[in-house]
Amino acid sequence: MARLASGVELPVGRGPLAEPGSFGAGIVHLGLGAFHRAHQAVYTEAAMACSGGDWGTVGIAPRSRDIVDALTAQDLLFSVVTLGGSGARAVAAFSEVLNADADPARVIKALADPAIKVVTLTVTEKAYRVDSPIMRLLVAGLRVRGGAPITVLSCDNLPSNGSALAAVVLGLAPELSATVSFPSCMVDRIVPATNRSILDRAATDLGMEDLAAVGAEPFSQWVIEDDFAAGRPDWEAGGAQFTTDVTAWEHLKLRTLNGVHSALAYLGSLSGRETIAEALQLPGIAGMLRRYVAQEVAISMSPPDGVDVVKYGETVLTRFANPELGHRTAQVAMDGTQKLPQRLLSVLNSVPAPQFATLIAAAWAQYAAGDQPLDDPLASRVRADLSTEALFGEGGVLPVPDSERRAMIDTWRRELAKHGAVKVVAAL
Ligand SMILES: NC(=O)c1ccc[n+]([C@@H]2O[C@H](COP(=O)([O-])OP(=O)(O)OC[C@H]3O[C@@H](n4cnc5c(N)ncnc54)[C@H](O)[C@@H]3O)[C@@H](O)[C@H]2O)c1
Ligand SMILES: O=P(O)(O)OC[C@@H](O)[C@@H](O)[C@H](O)[C@H](O)CO
Repeated sequence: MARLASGVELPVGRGPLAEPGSFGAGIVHLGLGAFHRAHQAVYTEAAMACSGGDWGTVGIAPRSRDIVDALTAQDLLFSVVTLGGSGARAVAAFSEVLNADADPARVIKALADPAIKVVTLTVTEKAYRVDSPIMRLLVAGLRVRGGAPITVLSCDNLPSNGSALAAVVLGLAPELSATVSFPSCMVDRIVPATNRSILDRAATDLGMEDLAAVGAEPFSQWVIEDDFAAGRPDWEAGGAQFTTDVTAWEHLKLRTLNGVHSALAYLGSLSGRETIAEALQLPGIAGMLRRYVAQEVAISMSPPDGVDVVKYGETVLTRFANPELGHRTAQVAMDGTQKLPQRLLSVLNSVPAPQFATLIAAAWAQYAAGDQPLDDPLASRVRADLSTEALFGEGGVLPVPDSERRAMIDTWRRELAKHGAVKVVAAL
């Protein structure tokens, strides 16, 4: 791939593709999924191209061997296909890739290497627990460093993701607080799971097959708290923004973009829509989501300086309408119990009489009660008792303490069950 990739058209201002092995490792990334390859890897490549530095990434796949085998077979190179934009772009950011299940000792060795200055993570919301094997492996590696400073940067869709990660890591190893920093960051780029069509487009653009290709929207954003214990890549070169406090950006993105995404996923699934873009075509839904953002999301937070939440919501709807994304409602719908607290309950439990947030919660509950498999770590608990009281009451998986709001959810559930989501949304 290194040879053939030189023929691939590169974005304006981008230099030639780096030769594999031309940079040393400075980052370990845990979670070698689609998002890392289309987001952080692209920023890191830009940083090295612009400012140099040994910031190659040791990519760790916690479970799957497939991505490790695919990258190894093609000189650790892969491509990002811009969906709804220019074609495939080859990326050189990895210096090594490993499978954690197969080789935990090598992962610990990589984490302990003093040349490694930053660990990044995209391991999904559900992995942020002290009993999670990947967290235990991270802590085992950090312990062997013998006090060499390092930054551990969560890039998962969690509020205060740095603090959430610190709580897990320091819960297992409090002594690491002296040497490890945990900045929070807001990450944004829509990266659907790779499918045959993305692989075909990559193959056409590259002139060869790329089994590690990912597809992503043209938009990309990364806002990071500048608290790095041992230096960092020049990620500004790729367009990253640095700040002292990312909270307002996280709230904006998680409640607006991700909240609306989940609304489309559940109402779309209940209406038989396969993709987010198709769900957005449902009569009345775009108007309903605009009112949700203006009347409920916007009043639940203080946005970053200079950002208008309603205008931000408009850009989100435009991005979701991109027909080339093919982002499946089922993918966005998974792990609802892990995602909805930060995306939805933060709004539902804080604003007065939340008409739309309660409808979205009801759509999740009806989806959970559906016939399809429920891809959620708490699926058996959810399905053991699907009543509104069990799901949203005290001790429920998605607590809504106010009984009036639970009653609103229950009313919406009955409406959805009686009329179906298409009619309920159209009548709003
Ligand atoms: N895809 C996007 O559009 C997007 C955008 C912004 C943020 N994110 C964040 O990135 C995360 C990953 O998204 P993705 O698109 O790469 O998904 P993916 O399915 O392609 O990859 C998920 C990665 O997480 C690992 N993983 C899953 N469950 C785990 C567990 N319990 N313990 C350890 N590792 C686990 C998998 O092995 C894989 O490496 C999301 O959950 C989200 O927090 C994704
Ligand atoms: O990646 P998840 O599973 O946390 O959530 C699914 C989508 O809402 C999410 O990936 C968005 O596409 C992304 O957050 C956009 O930046």
